[in-house]
Amino acid sequence: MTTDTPAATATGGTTHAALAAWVDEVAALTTPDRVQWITGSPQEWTEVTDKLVAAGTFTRLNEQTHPNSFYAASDPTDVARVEDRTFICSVDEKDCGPTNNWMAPDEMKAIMTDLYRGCMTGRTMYVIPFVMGHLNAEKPMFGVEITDSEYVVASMRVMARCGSKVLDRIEELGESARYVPALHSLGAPLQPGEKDVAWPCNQTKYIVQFPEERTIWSYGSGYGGNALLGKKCYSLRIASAMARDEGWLAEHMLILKLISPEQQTYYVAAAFPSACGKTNLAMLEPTIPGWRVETLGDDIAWMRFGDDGRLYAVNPEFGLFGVAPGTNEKTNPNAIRTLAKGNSVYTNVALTDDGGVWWEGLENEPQHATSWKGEDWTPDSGELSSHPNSRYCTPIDQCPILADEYDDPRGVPISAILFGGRRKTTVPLVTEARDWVHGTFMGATLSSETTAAAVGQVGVVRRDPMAMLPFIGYNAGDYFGHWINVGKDADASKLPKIFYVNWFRRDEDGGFLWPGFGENSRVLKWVIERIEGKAAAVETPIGHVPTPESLDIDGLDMTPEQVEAALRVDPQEWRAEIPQIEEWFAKFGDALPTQLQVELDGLKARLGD
Ligand SMILES: Nc1nc2c(ncn2[C@@H]2O[C@H](COP(=O)(O)OP(=O)(O)OP(=O)(O)O)[C@@H](O)[C@H]2O)c(=O)[nH]1
Ligand SMILES: O=C([O-])CC(=O)C(=O)O
Ligand SMILES: [Mn+2]
Repeated sequence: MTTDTPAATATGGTTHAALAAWVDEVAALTTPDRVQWITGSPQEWTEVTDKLVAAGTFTRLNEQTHPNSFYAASDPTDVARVEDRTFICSVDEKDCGPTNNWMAPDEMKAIMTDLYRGCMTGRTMYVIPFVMGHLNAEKPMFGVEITDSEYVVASMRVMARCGSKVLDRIEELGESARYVPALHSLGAPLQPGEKDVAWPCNQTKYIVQFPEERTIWSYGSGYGGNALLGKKCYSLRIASAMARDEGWLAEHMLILKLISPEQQTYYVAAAFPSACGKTNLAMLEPTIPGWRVETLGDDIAWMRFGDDGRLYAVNPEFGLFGVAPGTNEKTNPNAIRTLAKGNSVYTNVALTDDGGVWWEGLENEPQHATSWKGEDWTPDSGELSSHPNSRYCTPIDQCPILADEYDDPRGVPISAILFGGRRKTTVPLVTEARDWVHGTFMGATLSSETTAAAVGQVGVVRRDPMAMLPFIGYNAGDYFGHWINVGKDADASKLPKIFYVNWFRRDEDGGFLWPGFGENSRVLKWVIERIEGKAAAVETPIGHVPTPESLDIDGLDMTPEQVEAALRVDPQEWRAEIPQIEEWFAKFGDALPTQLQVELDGLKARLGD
């Protein structure tokens, strides 16, 4: 529905009074030229993508090779999440905790209200009703994103269930519908006669969560987690605060289904930091005979206890927003097959001369292409053709190995949780936690080298608890306490077993010790055999690691010495971790659960001096 004046939106857009009032209030503040409610119709997709093509934001790709797919290049300053511009504006600073940026809600609102004033002048304001998770969930998790970006509209339509069906349900439920208002603006008003740029944005950026109000305000960026507000802002930062209050978990985890040669089915969730392998593991093609993987989710898992006492996970998203570089027929054939069906948006990869896309690591390197910066690129350019955080955005239901249970609002019962990071040294291929509290300790002390998924230095080791450092919407010490409580209140025999993995350990020459990708199925097999009590393990100071014989290395191109090096627990290296963990824990003061201090003391004692 399109209305010409902001004042007409309430009656024109929705019968839901509170929602209409909010939309009107935002329109009055931001003064767009027009307001449009997103319906989710196919015609609307055509209109929005045509508009993006006309504006130069999108380039339509070759219809034969990339049907209904588009290329976009962002402003070079707007390429990733901006963690230093991301705020948790809790009422009380202590509820934000030491790992997030904080500002008092009133102060932040005053600053941002000034920025929002008139910020949509010359643009269309879109109202996107969406639901994270299933529309027919017991308590649907609605959101409404207001945005002045067509790129965001197109991407949200891929990434979340959006449009009239959702709005109808919100209206049916009336005032009892819970929705997260999520306001987004590029911060790039257009004065009359002013020509637009291909990627409007603002050098001033704010990505703000108000956890008590369950509200999101974002300004200045058009990219990824900064702008697609159903993803990180809602499904992790706001949802983690909801989960704390309601006794569930909102986590940065993939969900996969593993089927053994005996046709036993297991569901596994895994938390790795951004650009550390979730999408790849979620779509894995096992190299070991007889095992199969199906995909349920590649980035976010919401986990709640079922009536049977088991922890059930759903993927709240509807699309995949995957890292392009490194994706190819060998590393992730299922991603390539998903993309081959079209209906995708590629951002900051290279555009080939035949209207296709290319990125570092993809097969068939072109002799010439246009780089993400819009420059001529050849294999000898000495520059990357694609930004390291370039992404594809594609519907999850195109994934050829999508599990049927993906569409089940009850989710799937999780047998194992993996935590993992990117560590060149120290952390072995796989370690099993002794119990839930020890697993929580592993998660709370998880470390990883930073990647291009966030603006800032790459390759620096930092603690990234549960791969949630940039996504915990409250005090991380309290978040650890919440994890402990989840385990304490549960039947221990029904809880998922927790493991710590590292695909990224290096040898002396700097090469990866472990081949990764499809070969990670060998680790999944060991995990399942541990759950079934079939596989052997050695007890080490940090937990249980596989005996060399218990890991299936049949047909693997590795020497026994290399396998041993991948599995090694070096007390010297671990002793060097201790001061870093102590420094990390010291940040939390009283908020650190005593159980984690006890775990750390135990680890120190086992490592000796
Ligand atoms: N060496 C090695 N690299 C891997 C492995 N799995 C993934 N990668 C690479 O790591 C990068 C990121 O992988 P993804 O699977 O997209 O990471 P992600 O965790 O889904 O990232 P986000 O979408 O940012 O949350 C890609 O360049 C992959 O090729 C692995 O097992 N071994
Ligand atoms: O949110 C984004 O921009 C992409 C993503 O999945 C992550 O960084 O974990
Ligand atoms: Mn992610």
